[in-house]
Amino acid sequence: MLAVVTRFAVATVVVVGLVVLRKRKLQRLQARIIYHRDKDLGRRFGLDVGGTLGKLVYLEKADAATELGDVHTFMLANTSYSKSSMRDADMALSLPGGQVHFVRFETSKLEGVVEFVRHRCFHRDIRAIPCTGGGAFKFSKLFEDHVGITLEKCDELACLIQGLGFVMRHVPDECYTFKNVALNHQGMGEATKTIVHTPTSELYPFLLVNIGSGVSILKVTSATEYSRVSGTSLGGGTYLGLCKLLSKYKSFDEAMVASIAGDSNAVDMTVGDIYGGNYTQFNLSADTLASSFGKMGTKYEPKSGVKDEDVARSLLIMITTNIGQVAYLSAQRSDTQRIYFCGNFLRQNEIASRQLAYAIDYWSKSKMQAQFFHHEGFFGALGALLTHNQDLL
Ligand SMILES: Nc1ncnc2c1ncn2[C@@H]1O[C@H](COP(=O)(O)OP(=O)(O)O)[C@@H](O)[C@H]1O
Ligand SMILES: CC(C)(COP(=O)(O)O)[C@@H](O)C(=O)NCCC(=O)O
Repeated sequence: MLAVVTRFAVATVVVVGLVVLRKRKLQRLQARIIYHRDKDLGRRFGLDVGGTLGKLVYLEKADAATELGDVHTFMLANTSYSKSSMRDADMALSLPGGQVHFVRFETSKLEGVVEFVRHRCFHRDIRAIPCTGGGAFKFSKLFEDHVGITLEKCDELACLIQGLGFVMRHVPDECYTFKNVALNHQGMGEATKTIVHTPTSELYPFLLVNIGSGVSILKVTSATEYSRVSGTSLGGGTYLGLCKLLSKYKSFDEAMVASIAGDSNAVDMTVGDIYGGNYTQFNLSADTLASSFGKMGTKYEPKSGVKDEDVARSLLIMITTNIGQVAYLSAQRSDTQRIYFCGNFLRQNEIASRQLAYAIDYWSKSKMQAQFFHHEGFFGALGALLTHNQDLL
């Protein structure tokens, strides 16, 4: 009898124990789901991983600033861990729903960034991140395997348009142009940088030229309608690649500084070099660029008397002049008067934007205008962020 009672008691304890344990496990599971739902920080990010640069934007909500404390730490640590110039603190946007921050890193360092996220365990709060650009495809396995984060693929041109529209609506002084484009072919002159406000009723259609590693050219007909009308493989990647190949400069920022001091006439052939003066019959003045790098072809020892900064300047003018001409021809073909230029090639690159403004004015005989943006390189990442933050729209 005692044995039966004992067995019954033990069985009861075991069953009750199992029920309690199961309940606790369920509670833990529920808590975990709620924790993740509340702390799914991935929805606060937008990522754009291109051929050369990764762009990350993140939203710091006004009502939940503390929750993002870790992520702020990550951003600060991560940006100093790559390069100080990668942080665009001054570009942060203050919106009614919170602050949007911008960070840039080299795509070649992406594995390091993933390792950093894993090391610091930030991935525990992030299940998925909306991501655009080729890297959304190329690196999705890397993110899954190393940190269990899913990259939600978003189309890069759709994100570009979405981000561009957002900035045009919410940032009053975002667009600028150069008035009185009295430049010469070297991008020198007195043209004044001027903020432009275009009413939405006059905005469409326009041409959007995105100068990233390569160049995509879109005709935009409304806030959501666009088509890709052209492209060229001679873009920002070409400039950076040739600079690294032909000069001592190892980074875009170094090349930018050097190109300010450089003299492209040491390298390029002008109409004057060929004609000894103007080519009056076709209204080509002596200082018109006739052949980029042309002088180098005529020298036995091309590098003698040429400085690295001249090479950097000449490359900049060569790439920009070509993009300007392709953009002009595309605008003509697409029947658009205004051409917007974006992409990180134009980041802190006033020589290039002035040169583009000049090229569009020159080719169109002042009928078309080039415009630029202060957040030129972040539209794709912003568009990705907006996929989960429609309330910001
Ligand atoms: N810090 C930088 N490092 C490398 N390239 C830069 C940097 N800043 C600007 N660039 C320029 O921006 C280009 C990449 O532009 P981006 O719009 O980010 O294109 P992608 O999405 O193809 O990477 C580079 O090819 C280079 O010309
Ligand atoms: C393939 C790309 C859309 C990728 O975008 P990116 O990373 O260069 O910003 C772009 O490089 C491009 O449009 N290249 C030119 C391709 C063409 O000849 O049309």
